[in-house]
Amino acid sequence: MYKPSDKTTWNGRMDLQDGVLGLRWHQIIHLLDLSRDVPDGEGNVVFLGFSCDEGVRRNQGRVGAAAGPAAIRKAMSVFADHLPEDMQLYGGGDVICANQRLEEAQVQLGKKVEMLLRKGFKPLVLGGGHETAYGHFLGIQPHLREGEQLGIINFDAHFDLRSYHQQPSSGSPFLQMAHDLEATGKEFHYLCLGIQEYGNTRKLFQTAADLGVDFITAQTLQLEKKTAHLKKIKSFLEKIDRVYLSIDLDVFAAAFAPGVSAPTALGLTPQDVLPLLQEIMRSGKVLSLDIVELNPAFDLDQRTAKLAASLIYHLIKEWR
Ligand SMILES: N=CN[C@@H](CCC(=O)O)C(=O)O
Ligand SMILES: [Mn+2]
Ligand SMILES: [Mn+2]
Repeated sequence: MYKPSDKTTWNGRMDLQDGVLGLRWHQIIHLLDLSRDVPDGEGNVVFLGFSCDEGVRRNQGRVGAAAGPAAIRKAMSVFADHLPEDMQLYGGGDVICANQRLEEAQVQLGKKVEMLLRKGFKPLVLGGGHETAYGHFLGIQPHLREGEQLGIINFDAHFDLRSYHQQPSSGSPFLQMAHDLEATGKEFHYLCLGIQEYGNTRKLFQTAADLGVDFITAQTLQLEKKTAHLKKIKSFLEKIDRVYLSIDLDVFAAAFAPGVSAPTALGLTPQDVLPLLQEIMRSGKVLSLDIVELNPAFDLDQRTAKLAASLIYHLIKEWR
């Protein structure tokens, strides 16, 4: 169910003749085995894979996202190192969903995230289908202090608020969170950015309305001024204390993100999304972050994997 990080998952081109000036991420990353005691995180980012697409299978989607973490790591491995000296990167290995045991894998992911937060790391979870989000949340929830309000921000073409009455899936994580928060007397603050009307039934819009979900459609994000969206994001950030940020790669147009379980023809461009993400990262409230739904089986020239990796590259620089 868990595989520690090892050198074979972080490798690539080397420019040895250039010494330290030629270093790339695979040469500077610290590899961790999260089944053993880990050092103090000191506010550094740790990558943790969730190799799972059982939620996608249950949600009638195209499976393949279990190979997502390895593909994002491969794309990140060759990044030139421009990190500030006081910033370290850690590879935390993968939690693996075996034999369709999604619920157990989500609990394992939650335990690892909870431990990393307790140790002072900034967890960056590499999905996996969007069922990654519920496991991730299981590790965030115990970390919230008394009275702290959690804001959940999801960049996604979909609400992922489906009923999980029969079984949880990649389509249900945010409804699961809403119910868990309610059970502990906490409010559900959920902002969804990039929603496609045609990708969400009336039932899903009704669930979103019943739960008081805030959202901006992809079309509104594209047509209206960025300042208005930033204002909405800022006012959401003002009413909460901590943020759990989730990025579903299907929020992007299929031209940029073909390698996802459910591609979006009229999705957003990376240029639409990056400034909004950067604003959120700069808030100082982001506790934990994931990037999900990469399906390398449908990717073209690693386009989607490279997009995921490039977003990570820019976001960790802004993560306060
Ligand atoms: N994470 C899943 N999201 C979508 C999938 C939609 C589709 O398969 O078309 C959902 O359940 O709504
Ligand atoms: Mn999703
Ligand atoms: Mn989606």
